[in-house]
Amino acid sequence: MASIHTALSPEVSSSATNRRKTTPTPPTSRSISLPFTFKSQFNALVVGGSPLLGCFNHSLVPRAVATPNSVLSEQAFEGLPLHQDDDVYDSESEATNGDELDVSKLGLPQRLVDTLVKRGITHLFPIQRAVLVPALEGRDIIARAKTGTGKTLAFGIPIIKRLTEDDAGRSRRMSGQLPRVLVLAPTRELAKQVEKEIKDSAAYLNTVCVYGGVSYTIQRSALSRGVDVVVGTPGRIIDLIESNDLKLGEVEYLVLDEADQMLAVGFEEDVEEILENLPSKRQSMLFSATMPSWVKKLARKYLDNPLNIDLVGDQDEKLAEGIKLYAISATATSKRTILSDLMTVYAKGGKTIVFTQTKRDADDVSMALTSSIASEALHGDISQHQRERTLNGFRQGKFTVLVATDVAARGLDIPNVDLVIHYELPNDAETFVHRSGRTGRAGKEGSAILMYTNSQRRTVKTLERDAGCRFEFINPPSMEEVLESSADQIIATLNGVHPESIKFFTPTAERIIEEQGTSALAAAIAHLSGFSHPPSSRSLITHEQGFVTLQLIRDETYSRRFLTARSVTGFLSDVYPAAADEVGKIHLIADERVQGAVFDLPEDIAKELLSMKIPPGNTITKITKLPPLQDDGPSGDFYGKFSSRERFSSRDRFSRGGSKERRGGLRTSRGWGSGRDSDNEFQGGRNSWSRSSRSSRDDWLIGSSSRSRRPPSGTSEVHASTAGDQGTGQPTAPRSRTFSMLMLLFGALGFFDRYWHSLYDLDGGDAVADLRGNSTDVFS
Ligand SMILES: Nc1ncnc2c1ncn2[C@@H]1O[C@H](COP(=O)(O)OP(=O)(O)OP(=O)(O)O)[C@@H](O)[C@H]1O
Repeated sequence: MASIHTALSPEVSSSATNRRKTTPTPPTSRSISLPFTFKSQFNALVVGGSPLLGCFNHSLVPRAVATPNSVLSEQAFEGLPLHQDDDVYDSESEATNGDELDVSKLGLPQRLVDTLVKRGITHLFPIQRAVLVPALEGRDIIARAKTGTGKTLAFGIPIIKRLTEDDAGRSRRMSGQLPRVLVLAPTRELAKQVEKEIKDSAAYLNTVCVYGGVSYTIQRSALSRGVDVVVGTPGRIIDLIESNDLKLGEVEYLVLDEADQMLAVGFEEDVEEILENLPSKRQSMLFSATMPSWVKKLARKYLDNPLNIDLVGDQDEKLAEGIKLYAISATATSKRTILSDLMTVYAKGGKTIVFTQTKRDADDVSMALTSSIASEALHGDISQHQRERTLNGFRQGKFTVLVATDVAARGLDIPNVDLVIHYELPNDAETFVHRSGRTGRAGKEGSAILMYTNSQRRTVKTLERDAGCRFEFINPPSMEEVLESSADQIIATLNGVHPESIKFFTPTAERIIEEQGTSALAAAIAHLSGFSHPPSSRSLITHEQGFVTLQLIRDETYSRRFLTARSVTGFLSDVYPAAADEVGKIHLIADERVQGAVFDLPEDIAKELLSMKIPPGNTITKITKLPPLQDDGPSGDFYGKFSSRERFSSRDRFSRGGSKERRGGLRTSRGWGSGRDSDNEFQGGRNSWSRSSRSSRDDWLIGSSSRSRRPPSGTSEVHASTAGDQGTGQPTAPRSRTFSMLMLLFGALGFFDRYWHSLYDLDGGDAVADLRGNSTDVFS
């Protein structure tokens, strides 16, 4: 078997490219399906940079499988060992394999190797290894791998190798040199990240990142100084092409990163426009988590006999294996208090990303947390500069909780995120996988917790099926667990105190221990944990301190009337009027065989009530675990309603005019603070909930461009279809009339299309730029 070194030698590689450019393309496309788990891949490849493990050849080198739809391409693995027998462990081949993945043994340019090793990248990850040879052969590639598995360097390493070798012997670039590499990314953050990955690996190449939301001036002058690699979002790239600042006539390598996300955020036209501008003789690599028809079309039209490299394949499990999944049932009102306890117990002071559906929720949750935990919000209404500051601060650990809309779900590579919390259910399994994939990256471990209300139970099951995962269902952390975790965190902090400081305080410590013994230290830990006062009891419903949750069960033989919240209050006022006055949340038990309810009372009132004589046939008890409750919040969720297909088709109904709106449009208030707000939502019914939530969903389009050249699109057709088929329930008549009238009014003003886009998370900044009369810099 040829060594990879030979396979990757410059001569071989460049001749492959030349061949590709001059010879006719082979008649069939080929694909490789690599069915193996990522846990084993990472175990085998790199565990914190440790030497390769014994299971190496079980996992590292998957058996390539020919399926009816894919033809095994051994050519792509030229120079790489293909083991036919998974079960045979062979230490000799382990050594060989280890060498062949060792970045210093791949024939890569020394300076690239040096920077990779300095960054702790000593061995290739599977997707990198799978892409490397065909990429160096000049093949067009379509690739897919799980989150956090190193896709950026999968295209980065071969491209850097090429540019470096071609540059060797040449003097440094001249001013005005045109880019040879173009990387398209769907979001600004992702573009910046790709830029960073390339710069960190090859600082000697001139890499420029262009994206909207910031001034053109710096980007223009960077391009004019000469550039090797341009990374950018499609909107700004088109702007720069149109202003003649960016010329793509010398692009040899095109990378489409997160291609399916381009579609999801409405960049399809822009991407195609850019591809039309590229030289036809080029190498293209397309990375996509899914293959919606537009991406397939793109591949057919713009890629040349692409090789498919799919490291996910038909595996049910779409998540990287280091991610532990939990699900927790919470009422709409208890989510907030449970949230901080979950972070205390499951993140243990490490980094957490909390995902909300709406920008408003992201702000509210972040604000509410700030009193106890340093946290920041990240969503599309936040200026680009602030978003960058926020992400940098989070990366550097200046604060530990990032509350984000799905703007942060894709692609963001933040090291060492310990916990992801789905504060609201994701729209679809894909979003769930990407949100969760912000933890457990590069073979590390992490946890993801899904919060759901009782009415969303079925959706959780659907999600399990769609994402091919299993949740461990957990209860809200008990006070003991919270105290214990808080104490652990304090101890970890104490362990970091500088010895010099300790010396200074030692005499005092000795004196106090002498006087008070260990309780002195316990008091210090309690105080630092924020528990200077003993924790009071907590409601199981709202998790609010000072409340306890009681359960009332009525024996059917005494009364056949259905229990209602009103009858619970009536019962309480008969037994103990103070309890009726003070009762908090009341929820009916979901079990139809039981006539029962749970309700909150202040601790002292509950104590009184429990000591009273209760009318026969009724039982009141203090409970420690909630039974399943009747719907406590909005009955619906977004799951499935914004599946890719639906989103695409809804977008397809619109012309691609300048109807992008970045803002929430009409928004009914959706606070989560008080129970009252939540009740109102509930009483407002499914329709009002859906509408209010959608309207403030994050229609961010982080990489959008507000190109004013786009005329506003016509909307009349849209009015008819949207009004007709988008309500998830029937609004009450007056509400519906008011809503229709409002819509007519907005439609007449030309706003409706934008509103519609904002409702459905469609992209764009144009409309808002237009609305506000802002310059393109603000939203582009
Ligand atoms: N061979 C390697 N060894 C060690 N670390 C690596 C290696 N390759 C990449 N990494 C690191 O792994 C992390 C994840 O990489 P990257 O962001 O490219 O993943 P991804 O597959 O694009 O993820 P996503 O699908 O979420 O966008 C990065 O911090 C990157 O620097």
